[in-house]
Amino acid sequence: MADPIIEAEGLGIRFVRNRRRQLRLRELFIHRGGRSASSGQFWPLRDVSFTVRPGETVGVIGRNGTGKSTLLRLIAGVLIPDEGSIRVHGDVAPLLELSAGFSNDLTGRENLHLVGGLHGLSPGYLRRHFDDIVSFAGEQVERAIDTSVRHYSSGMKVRLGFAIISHLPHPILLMDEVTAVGDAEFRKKCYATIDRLLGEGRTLVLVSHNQKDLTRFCRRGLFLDGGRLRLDGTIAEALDAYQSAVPR
Ligand SMILES: Nc1ncnc2c1ncn2[C@@H]1O[C@H](COP(=O)(O)OP(=O)(O)OP(=O)(O)O)[C@@H](O)[C@H]1O
Repeated sequence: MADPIIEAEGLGIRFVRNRRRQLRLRELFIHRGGRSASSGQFWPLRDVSFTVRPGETVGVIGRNGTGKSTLLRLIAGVLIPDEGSIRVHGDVAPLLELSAGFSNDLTGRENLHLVGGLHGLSPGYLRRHFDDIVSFAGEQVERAIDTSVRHYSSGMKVRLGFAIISHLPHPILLMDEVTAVGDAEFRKKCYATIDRLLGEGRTLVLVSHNQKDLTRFCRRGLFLDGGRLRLDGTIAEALDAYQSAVPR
């Protein structure tokens, strides 16, 4: 069996909730019932261990706020764990926040080179694939490729972002609700692209609330609840566990 491409061991991260109000003066002096300097800290994800082998397709399932996106961001290396470890043996194509990294003052063309470069693509690779990427992003983006992205609709930015990231040759794909954004035509392109990338043997970790997407693309499922990994099994088992846990 091939060595794991992703290894999480006792993985945990701690966040601090945003304070919505200024502390009142007397609260600064009075410590009440354990609400001390650590007040507001919580673990959105804790004690999570699993491995993924090359070519596996893994769906991450759970209610809102149970740490699914946090897990993807830890795999992507955008977040650093406070406990345990996450080891990733290969480059990651993060289809997460698709317009992340775009600079509003630059044109679509300039952003393509900027974001592609940030993901490690060489200027030569980007020049060779430029037409493909832009035509994939669709007619509207093609027409506006020399316009500042400030004037793009959010859908146009997402299309360009998806076009760039899905052209990365990286072996690991991370996707967070990608098929939930964009119109029907964009979704069709997304599905065809994901099928093609999986056909090439890429490894997928997909976060989605869409059962059809999860069963279509994933064979394995991780069910998270309250930041803990409750089940690591087939996608059908993970969906069953999720459905049994959801109050009716
Ligand atoms: N940067 C942050 N600082 C503080 N809390 C955060 C931060 N990012 C996320 N959270 C909180 O961490 C918890 C887990 O968030 P996360 O986005 O991982 O959940 P999720 O399972 O992906 O949810 P959803 O299904 O709604 O997308 C939530 O309570 C969220 O409010």
